[in-house]
Amino acid sequence: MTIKNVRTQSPLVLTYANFVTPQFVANVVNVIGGSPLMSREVSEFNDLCQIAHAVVINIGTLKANELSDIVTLSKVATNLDKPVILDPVAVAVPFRSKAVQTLMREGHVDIIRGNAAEIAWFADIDFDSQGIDATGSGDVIAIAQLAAEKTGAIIALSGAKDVISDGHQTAVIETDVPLLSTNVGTGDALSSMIGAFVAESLTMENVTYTMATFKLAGLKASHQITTPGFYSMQLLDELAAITSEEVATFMTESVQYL
Ligand SMILES: Nc1ncnc2c1ncn2[C@@H]1O[C@H](COP(=O)(O)OP(=O)(O)OP(=O)(O)O)[C@@H](O)[C@H]1O
Ligand SMILES: Cc1ncsc1CCO
Ligand SMILES: [Mg+2]
Repeated sequence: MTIKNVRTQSPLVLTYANFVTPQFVANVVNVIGGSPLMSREVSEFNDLCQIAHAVVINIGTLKANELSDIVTLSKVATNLDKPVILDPVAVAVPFRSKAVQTLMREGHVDIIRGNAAEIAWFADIDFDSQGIDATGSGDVIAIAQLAAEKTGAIIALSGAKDVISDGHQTAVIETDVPLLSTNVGTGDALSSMIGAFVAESLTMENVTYTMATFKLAGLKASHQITTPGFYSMQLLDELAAITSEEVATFMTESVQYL
């Protein structure tokens, strides 16, 4: 849905967050017009999924004894017809690889948002990474398309080039804003922001719209601030101020459909 609709409907995004970035993630969902809520308590997942409009699972700081909780969360959400977004932080590291394999096998995921190295893992393509960061290079369009085919999920690959694919349709946003990668948690925030925009309907268009909105806010912030600290604040302010009209114009100019 458009940013105007997010602001009027204020969808509740339930995030199973990591313990590094939840404050920034909650603020991004909040300033864009959604309603953030974080929980890691399995006994309340049923109640929370009833009131949530989308569920985001971030494995950034997952522990082994929490794996069954995220599987449960994905199943409860799916049974209630709520979209599930996975942020597969550093998924190439073995404990995380196994956790995500279990989640995909025993639970359900509709959208996967990750950087190029994380998405390459789903495509079974080698791509250099260092922990949470993608450090290599490769054909990100082919990686996103293959990951979508292999997982059946909508893929949102982020980076200098954002690629969104459901395996049939692919959209590319090529707008370089290096400052966007200077703050830890922009990716986590983007994943939860996707939740707000797919609350009404789970479509590739809505995922593309979110990626474009975040990128445009990041671009506008980079015109105001050039250092990482204040940049993250400016990004929140740009997200709070951005209009449907600006996003529509940016999408016409900057989103390529393959
Ligand atoms: N070089 C870049 N140029 C333009 N935009 C970028 C660049 N790198 C990242 N981005 C943007 O930053 C946002 C976060 O994507 P990124 O790929 O950095 O996520 P991430 O690696 O999961 O981040 P984190 O784990 O720190 O939260 C996206 O909107 C993406 O488009
Ligand atoms: C730095 C870091 N470590 C685990 S999660 C996280 C935040 C980026 O996702
Ligand atoms: Mg990340």
